[in-house]
Amino acid sequence: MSWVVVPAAGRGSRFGGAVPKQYLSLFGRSVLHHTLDRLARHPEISGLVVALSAQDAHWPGWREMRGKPVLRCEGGRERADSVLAGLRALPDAVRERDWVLVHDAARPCLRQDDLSRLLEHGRVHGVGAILAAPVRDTLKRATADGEIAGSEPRERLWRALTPQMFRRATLTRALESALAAGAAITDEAMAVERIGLKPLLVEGAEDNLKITTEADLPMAEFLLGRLGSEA
Ligand SMILES: Nc1ccn([C@@H]2O[C@H](COP(=O)(O)OP(=O)(O)OP(=O)(O)O)[C@@H](O)[C@H]2O)c(=O)n1
Ligand SMILES: C[C@](O)(CO)[C@H](O)COP(=O)(O)O
Repeated sequence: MSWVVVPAAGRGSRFGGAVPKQYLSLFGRSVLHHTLDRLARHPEISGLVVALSAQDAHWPGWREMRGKPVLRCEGGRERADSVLAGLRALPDAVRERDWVLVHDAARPCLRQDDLSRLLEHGRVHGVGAILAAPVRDTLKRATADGEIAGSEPRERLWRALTPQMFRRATLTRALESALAAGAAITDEAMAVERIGLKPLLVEGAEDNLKITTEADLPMAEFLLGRLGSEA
Protein backbone atom coordinates (compact mmCIF):
# COMPACT_ATOMS: atom_id res chain seq x y z
CA MET A 1 0.00 0.00 0.00
CA SER A 2 1.25 3.50 -0.82
CA TRP A 3 0.40 7.10 -0.08
CA VAL A 4 0.14 9.71 -2.82
CA VAL A 5 1.28 13.33 -2.63
CA VAL A 6 -0.95 15.50 -4.85
CA PRO A 7 0.52 18.91 -5.73
CA ALA A 8 -2.52 21.20 -6.04
CA ALA A 9 -1.10 24.60 -5.09
CA GLY A 10 -0.68 26.03 -8.59
CA ARG A 11 -2.37 29.17 -9.88
CA GLY A 12 -3.04 27.94 -13.39
CA SER A 13 -1.55 31.04 -15.03
CA ARG A 14 -1.36 29.38 -18.47
CA PHE A 15 -5.02 28.44 -18.19
CA GLY A 16 -6.09 31.89 -17.05
CA GLY A 17 -9.28 32.82 -15.30
CA ALA A 18 -10.13 33.64 -11.70
CA VAL A 19 -10.54 30.06 -10.50
CA PRO A 20 -7.44 27.82 -10.40
CA LYS A 21 -7.90 25.03 -12.98
CA GLN A 22 -7.88 22.27 -10.33
CA TYR A 23 -11.21 23.67 -9.09
CA LEU A 24 -12.97 23.96 -12.45
CA SER A 25 -15.94 21.68 -12.96
CA LEU A 26 -16.06 18.42 -14.91
CA PHE A 27 -19.46 16.67 -14.79
CA GLY A 28 -20.40 18.74 -11.74
CA ARG A 29 -17.31 17.90 -9.67
CA SER A 30 -13.97 19.71 -9.51
CA VAL A 31 -10.93 18.51 -11.41
CA LEU A 32 -9.28 17.93 -8.03
CA HIS A 33 -12.17 15.78 -6.81
CA HIS A 34 -11.93 13.59 -9.89
CA THR A 35 -8.15 13.24 -9.44
CA LEU A 36 -8.39 12.34 -5.74
CA ASP A 37 -11.28 9.96 -6.42
CA ARG A 38 -9.39 8.10 -9.13
CA LEU A 39 -6.39 7.69 -6.84
CA ALA A 40 -8.43 6.65 -3.78
CA ARG A 41 -10.34 4.13 -5.87
CA HIS A 42 -7.21 2.01 -6.38
CA PRO A 43 -6.86 -0.84 -3.83
CA GLU A 44 -3.12 -0.26 -3.36
CA ILE A 45 -3.48 3.40 -2.40
CA SER A 46 -3.77 3.95 1.36
CA GLY A 47 -4.01 7.73 1.67
CA LEU A 48 -3.55 11.14 0.06
CA VAL A 49 -1.68 14.31 1.04
CA VAL A 50 -2.82 17.38 -0.93
CA ALA A 51 -0.51 20.41 -1.13
CA LEU A 52 -2.63 23.58 -1.35
CA SER A 53 -1.88 27.23 -1.88
CA ALA A 54 -1.98 29.34 1.29
CA GLN A 55 -4.50 31.51 -0.58
CA ASP A 56 -6.67 28.55 -1.59
CA ALA A 57 -10.29 29.63 -1.06
CA HIS A 58 -11.82 26.64 -2.82
CA TRP A 59 -10.62 23.64 -0.81
CA PRO A 60 -13.78 21.88 0.41
CA GLY A 61 -11.97 20.38 3.41
CA TRP A 62 -12.20 16.73 2.45
CA ARG A 63 -10.88 14.52 5.23
CA GLU A 64 -11.38 11.25 3.40
CA MET A 65 -12.06 9.99 -0.10
CA ARG A 66 -13.60 6.53 -0.60
CA GLY A 67 -12.78 5.81 3.06
CA LYS A 68 -9.09 6.68 2.69
CA PRO A 69 -7.56 9.56 4.68
CA VAL A 70 -6.97 12.89 2.94
CA LEU A 71 -4.44 15.16 4.65
CA ARG A 72 -3.55 18.66 3.54
CA CYS A 73 -0.45 20.83 3.75
CA GLU A 74 0.63 24.20 2.45
CA GLY A 75 2.36 24.09 -0.93
CA GLY A 76 5.22 26.29 -2.04
CA ARG A 77 6.37 28.70 -4.72
CA GLU A 78 7.26 25.99 -7.22
CA ARG A 79 5.77 22.55 -7.81
CA ALA A 80 8.87 20.92 -6.30
CA ASP A 81 8.40 22.95 -3.09
CA SER A 82 4.82 21.73 -2.90
CA VAL A 83 5.85 18.11 -3.42
CA LEU A 84 8.51 18.38 -0.70
CA ALA A 85 5.95 19.89 1.67
CA GLY A 86 3.65 16.98 0.89
CA LEU A 87 6.39 14.44 1.63
CA ARG A 88 7.03 16.13 4.97
CA ALA A 89 3.30 16.01 5.78
CA LEU A 90 3.06 12.24 5.31
CA PRO A 91 2.13 10.27 8.46
CA ASP A 92 5.04 8.92 10.52
CA ALA A 93 3.76 5.44 9.68
CA VAL A 94 5.11 5.97 6.14
CA ARG A 95 8.65 4.69 6.58
CA GLU A 96 11.77 6.01 4.84
CA ARG A 97 11.88 3.03 2.46
CA ASP A 98 8.18 3.00 1.71
CA TRP A 99 7.11 3.82 -1.84
CA VAL A 100 5.37 7.15 -2.25
CA LEU A 101 3.67 8.39 -5.41
CA VAL A 102 3.31 11.95 -6.68
CA HIS A 103 0.43 12.79 -9.02
CA ASP A 104 -0.59 16.15 -10.47
CA ALA A 105 -3.97 17.46 -9.31
CA ALA A 106 -4.35 18.64 -12.93
CA ARG A 107 -4.38 15.05 -14.27
CA PRO A 108 -7.92 13.74 -13.59
CA CYS A 109 -7.95 11.04 -16.29
CA LEU A 110 -5.58 8.53 -14.70
CA ARG A 111 -6.43 4.92 -15.56
CA GLN A 112 -6.46 2.27 -12.85
CA ASP A 113 -4.50 -0.20 -14.96
CA ASP A 114 -1.80 2.43 -15.57
CA LEU A 115 -1.52 2.93 -11.81
CA SER A 116 -1.36 -0.83 -11.25
CA ARG A 117 1.34 -1.24 -13.87
CA LEU A 118 3.42 1.61 -12.45
CA LEU A 119 3.28 0.11 -8.95
CA GLU A 120 4.13 -3.39 -10.20
CA HIS A 121 7.08 -2.43 -12.37
CA GLY A 122 8.36 0.29 -10.02
CA ARG A 123 8.56 -2.11 -7.06
CA VAL A 124 10.41 -4.71 -9.14
CA HIS A 125 12.84 -2.16 -10.58
CA GLY A 126 13.59 -0.82 -7.14
CA VAL A 127 14.92 2.70 -7.87
CA GLY A 128 11.69 4.44 -8.86
CA ALA A 129 9.42 4.71 -11.88
CA ILE A 130 7.27 7.17 -13.77
CA LEU A 131 4.39 6.85 -16.17
CA ALA A 132 5.44 8.20 -19.55
CA ALA A 133 4.33 8.19 -23.19
CA PRO A 134 6.65 7.76 -26.18
CA VAL A 135 6.95 10.83 -28.40
CA ARG A 136 5.04 10.14 -31.59
CA ASP A 137 5.57 13.44 -33.45
CA THR A 138 8.68 14.77 -35.10
CA LEU A 139 10.27 17.35 -32.79
CA LYS A 140 11.70 20.62 -34.06
CA ARG A 141 14.04 22.98 -32.26
CA ALA A 142 13.22 26.62 -32.97
CA THR A 143 15.42 29.65 -33.57
CA ALA A 144 14.68 32.83 -31.60
CA ASP A 145 12.80 33.98 -34.73
CA GLY A 146 10.50 30.96 -34.74
CA GLU A 147 12.18 29.23 -37.65
CA ILE A 148 13.31 25.60 -37.65
CA ALA A 149 16.84 25.35 -36.31
CA GLY A 150 16.82 21.58 -36.61
CA SER A 151 14.91 18.36 -35.93
CA GLU A 152 15.40 16.22 -32.86
CA PRO A 153 15.55 12.44 -33.31
CA ARG A 154 12.54 11.06 -31.41
CA GLU A 155 13.93 7.57 -30.83
CA ARG A 156 13.95 6.95 -27.08
CA LEU A 157 12.23 10.29 -26.32
CA TRP A 158 9.32 10.08 -23.89
CA ARG A 159 6.87 12.56 -22.38
CA ALA A 160 6.93 12.34 -18.58
CA LEU A 161 3.52 11.90 -16.99
CA THR A 162 2.44 11.27 -13.41
CA PRO A 163 2.17 9.41 -11.07
CA GLN A 164 5.86 9.12 -10.37
CA MET A 165 6.93 6.75 -7.60
CA PHE A 166 9.99 6.76 -5.35
CA ARG A 167 10.95 5.66 -1.87
CA ARG A 168 10.08 8.40 0.63
CA ALA A 169 13.68 9.00 1.74
CA THR A 170 15.13 8.95 -1.78
CA LEU A 171 12.70 11.54 -3.12
CA THR A 172 12.87 13.74 -0.02
CA ARG A 173 16.66 13.92 -0.11
CA ALA A 174 16.75 14.38 -3.89
CA LEU A 175 14.29 17.27 -3.76
CA GLU A 176 16.06 18.88 -0.79
CA SER A 177 19.35 18.70 -2.69
CA ALA A 178 17.87 20.08 -5.93
CA LEU A 179 16.07 22.95 -4.20
CA ALA A 180 19.15 23.84 -2.15
CA ALA A 181 21.16 24.00 -5.39
CA GLY A 182 18.51 26.15 -7.09
CA ALA A 183 18.11 23.50 -9.79
CA ALA A 184 15.10 23.89 -12.10
CA ILE A 185 13.04 20.78 -11.31
CA THR A 186 9.78 20.22 -13.20
CA ASP A 187 9.16 16.63 -12.17
CA GLU A 188 10.30 14.31 -9.37
CA ALA A 189 12.41 12.14 -11.68
CA MET A 190 14.64 15.13 -12.53
CA ALA A 191 15.59 15.48 -8.88
CA VAL A 192 16.35 11.77 -8.62
CA GLU A 193 18.29 11.74 -11.90
CA ARG A 194 20.32 14.62 -10.52
CA ILE A 195 21.69 12.37 -7.76
CA GLY A 196 22.74 9.76 -10.30
CA LEU A 197 19.81 7.34 -10.18
CA LYS A 198 17.96 6.04 -13.25
CA PRO A 199 14.22 5.62 -12.65
CA LEU A 200 12.23 3.31 -14.92
CA LEU A 201 9.92 4.54 -17.69
CA VAL A 202 6.55 2.75 -17.60
CA GLU A 203 4.42 3.33 -20.66
CA GLY A 204 1.10 4.94 -19.76
CA ALA A 205 -2.00 5.93 -21.69
CA GLU A 206 -1.77 8.99 -23.92
CA ASP A 207 -5.06 10.23 -22.43
CA ASN A 208 -3.52 10.86 -18.99
CA LEU A 209 -3.89 14.52 -19.88
CA LYS A 210 -2.52 17.38 -17.76
CA ILE A 211 -4.99 20.26 -17.89
CA THR A 212 -2.71 23.21 -18.70
CA THR A 213 -4.49 25.58 -21.10
CA GLU A 214 -8.17 26.38 -21.71
CA ALA A 215 -8.34 23.98 -24.66
CA ASP A 216 -7.49 21.07 -22.32
CA LEU A 217 -10.67 21.31 -20.24
CA PRO A 218 -13.16 20.08 -22.89
CA MET A 219 -10.66 17.42 -23.90
CA ALA A 220 -10.40 16.27 -20.27
CA GLU A 221 -14.21 16.19 -20.06
CA PHE A 222 -14.38 14.02 -23.18
CA LEU A 223 -11.66 11.66 -21.93
CA LEU A 224 -13.15 11.41 -18.45
CA GLY A 225 -16.57 10.72 -19.93
CA ARG A 226 -15.08 7.96 -22.08
CA LEU A 227 -13.38 6.43 -19.02
CA GLY A 228 -16.66 6.51 -17.16
CA SER A 229 -16.48 4.51 -13.98
CA GLU A 230 -13.72 2.53 -15.67
CA ALA A 231 -11.01 0.91 -14.24
N1 LIG B 1 3.80 25.95 -6.85
C1 LIG B 1 3.08 24.95 -7.40
C2 LIG B 1 2.89 24.87 -8.81
C3 LIG B 1 2.13 23.82 -9.33
N2 LIG B 1 1.60 22.92 -8.48
C4 LIG B 1 0.77 21.83 -9.00
O1 LIG B 1 1.54 21.04 -9.90
C5 LIG B 1 0.67 20.48 -10.90
C6 LIG B 1 1.25 20.69 -12.30
O2 LIG B 1 1.59 22.05 -12.43
P1 LIG B 1 1.01 23.00 -13.58
O3 LIG B 1 0.21 22.24 -14.56
O4 LIG B 1 2.14 23.85 -14.07
O5 LIG B 1 -0.01 23.91 -12.75
P2 LIG B 1 0.12 25.47 -12.47
O6 LIG B 1 1.45 25.78 -11.88
O7 LIG B 1 -1.11 25.83 -11.71
O8 LIG B 1 0.00 26.06 -13.95
P3 LIG B 1 0.80 27.30 -14.55
O9 LIG B 1 2.25 26.85 -14.67
O10 LIG B 1 0.14 27.52 -15.87
O11 LIG B 1 0.62 28.45 -13.58
C7 LIG B 1 -0.68 21.16 -10.75
O12 LIG B 1 -1.61 20.24 -10.19
C8 LIG B 1 -0.41 22.32 -9.81
O13 LIG B 1 -1.53 22.62 -8.98
C9 LIG B 1 1.79 22.99 -7.10
O14 LIG B 1 1.28 22.16 -6.33
N3 LIG B 1 2.54 24.00 -6.58
C1 LIG C 1 5.21 16.67 -13.59
C2 LIG C 1 4.80 16.85 -15.01
O1 LIG C 1 3.40 16.75 -15.13
C3 LIG C 1 5.46 15.79 -15.86
O2 LIG C 1 5.24 16.07 -17.23
C4 LIG C 1 5.20 18.24 -15.56
O3 LIG C 1 6.60 18.38 -15.50
C5 LIG C 1 4.55 19.35 -14.76
O4 LIG C 1 4.96 20.56 -15.40
P1 LIG C 1 4.21 21.89 -15.00
O5 LIG C 1 4.83 22.97 -15.83
O6 LIG C 1 4.43 22.05 -13.52
O7 LIG C 1 2.78 21.66 -15.35
